[in-house]
Amino acid sequence: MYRHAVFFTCLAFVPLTLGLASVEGKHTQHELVTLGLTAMLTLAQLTMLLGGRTLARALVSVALLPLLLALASYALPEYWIPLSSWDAMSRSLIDGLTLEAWRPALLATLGLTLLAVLIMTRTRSSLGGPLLLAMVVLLLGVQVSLARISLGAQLLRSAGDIWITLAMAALLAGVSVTALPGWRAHAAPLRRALVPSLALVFVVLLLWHHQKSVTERELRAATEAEAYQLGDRLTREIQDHLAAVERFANIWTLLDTPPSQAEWARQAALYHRDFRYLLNIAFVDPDSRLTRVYPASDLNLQVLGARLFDAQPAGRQAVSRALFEQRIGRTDVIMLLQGVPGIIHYLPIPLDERRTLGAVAMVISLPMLAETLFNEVDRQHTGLALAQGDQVLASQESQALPGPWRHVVQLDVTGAPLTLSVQPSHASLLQRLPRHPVVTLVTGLTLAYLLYLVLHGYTRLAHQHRRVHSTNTELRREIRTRSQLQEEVEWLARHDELTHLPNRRLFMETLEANTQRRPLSVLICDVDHFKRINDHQGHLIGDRYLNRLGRIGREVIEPHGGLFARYGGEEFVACLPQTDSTQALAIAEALRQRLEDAQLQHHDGKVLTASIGVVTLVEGPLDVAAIMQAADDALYRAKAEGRNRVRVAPSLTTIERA
Ligand SMILES: Nc1nc2c(ncn2[C@@H]2O[C@H](COP(=O)(O)OP(=O)(O)OP(=O)(O)O)[C@@H](O)[C@H]2O)c(=O)[nH]1
Repeated sequence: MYRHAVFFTCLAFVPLTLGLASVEGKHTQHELVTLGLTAMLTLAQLTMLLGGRTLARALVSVALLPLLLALASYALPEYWIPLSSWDAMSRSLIDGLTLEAWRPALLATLGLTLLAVLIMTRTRSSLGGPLLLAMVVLLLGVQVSLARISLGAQLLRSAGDIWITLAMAALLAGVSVTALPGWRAHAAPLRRALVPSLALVFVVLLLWHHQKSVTERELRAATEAEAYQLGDRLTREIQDHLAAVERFANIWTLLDTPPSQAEWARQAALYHRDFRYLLNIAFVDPDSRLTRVYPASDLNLQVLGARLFDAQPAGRQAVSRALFEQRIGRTDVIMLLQGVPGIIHYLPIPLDERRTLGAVAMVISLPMLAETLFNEVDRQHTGLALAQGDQVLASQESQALPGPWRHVVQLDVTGAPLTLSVQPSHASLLQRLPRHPVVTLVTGLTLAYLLYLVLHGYTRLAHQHRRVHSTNTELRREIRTRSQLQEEVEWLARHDELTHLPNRRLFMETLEANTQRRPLSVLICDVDHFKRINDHQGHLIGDRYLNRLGRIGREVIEPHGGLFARYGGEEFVACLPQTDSTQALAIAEALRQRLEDAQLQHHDGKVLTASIGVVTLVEGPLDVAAIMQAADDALYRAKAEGRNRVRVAPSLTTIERA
């Protein structure tokens, strides 16, 4: 497993090297930075695998710094920290480099940040390892699919270079190979935390993609509308000007003679000053000779006196139209006499229906028109190009990185098919791009991570709780069993298992407990010829008879406040406190009789009987051995005198008498 991890991690250096070799061109610093950061994380993982945790953490921390800065620049709103401030900060830190130039693509930034955290936390599942891994995989997937769709149309670079994606994938494989066996051991609880968090990540990615598309579309539409507005305004202005020059031409119809230079200059000045793109307003006589021109700049004065039919063949048709057909004539884009491209409108000044006094020439210089347009927009951030068909007449590149969109609008320079292409710079568009899709993405992924931590913590707690609970139950059961056993042991220590009567021990304890209660009588009862029962009817019957005797004994003795116990074998004893010998004798007789009445039979039909010895201690200290010996003696006598009888111990009756 370890060798696999090292292999995959080292494999990441292959796409990294290939990526480095393929980087070329102007705006590639961000690719270099991304490759560098990926290489740093790869090194960190390798160092971590080789046991150098401190060095690995240091490498990850160094990589995290630019990643977090990039992430903040993506997510923080423009009004809070404007792009220009980020740029200024970046320039001061990295030798004049703008933010956009070095900042890795959004998804690459996010993926690398998550990878860094994954390496830093050593893929521990309690710190979100499985989710971090799954999120990086998803981000890589989105990165690949976005790269396939189209990168050019994206304002915000979402996806990274394919080499970076491959390097990240190899690094990810290295990380997961070490972590997967550990995670598999806790698959069920991990799944419980992972599935809802991943579902949230999915929703967040979908939401982000939707918001991103909508905001970029809106921004694109807004900049497009601005471009159209610019074109419209200029078109309207040119048309207004043409209308004004028509009025200007009408003034001269009142004259019979061509206007003087002074008069021409005075009137033309009123029209010319508002329209900067007009090269001049000139008077053309019926022979197409330029006789008056305003403004009287050196350039214009050079062409004064030129005969247009000869000097400007490209405009001959337009000027003839005005001079001979008394209709407005317009040239295509032609090279003007002043040496610049332009368009000329000729407006006739009729004398009567057939004759013309001349024509007014309104000369639009295209460089000046372009200059007017270029003045309308921020030259720093917008690239402009004025074109006729495919031919670019004038252009101005923005100084910043151009944006991905170019809007082409038609300029109606009174019929001339000019187009104006407007291309806002990348930075100016970014300034206006709403940040909420990125905020959604970053916040959503953070929330998913927190959700995982909460669910994982909860699952672990629940698991521990269940274990504690089951241990408790087991413990309680064990305690119950043990206390039952204890009770049983205690009971068995003082009772006879067969008859459930108190045994000799309990009998002795009871006897000793009655030291003060006098008179105290003791009975010893022994079954007669019990051996025969066992021999002829078996031990089972013997046991049953002993049991029966036990029950009879209790029924007889206990109502007198006494204790009936099994002394051993087929011998039973009774202790009767506060019972004198007469009462004891009567009780013993009753016991004997009850047994006889029970009709427990021997194999030959004879009734089972018992002999009983009785002793009563009237007063004096209790000598257990003596009293038991006396009772035993009495029993012996009962046996000796023919069995099935009660005999009272003589010695203790003597004490009673005394
Ligand atoms: N079935 C059964 N027999 C027992 C138990 N305890 C003792 N015995 C039997 O009781 C018999 C006692 O026999 P002995 O001491 O010879 O006395 P006996 O046969 O009763 O004759 P006497 O006492 O002289 O009348 C023995 O055979 C024991 O095996 C018991 O718990 N169950």
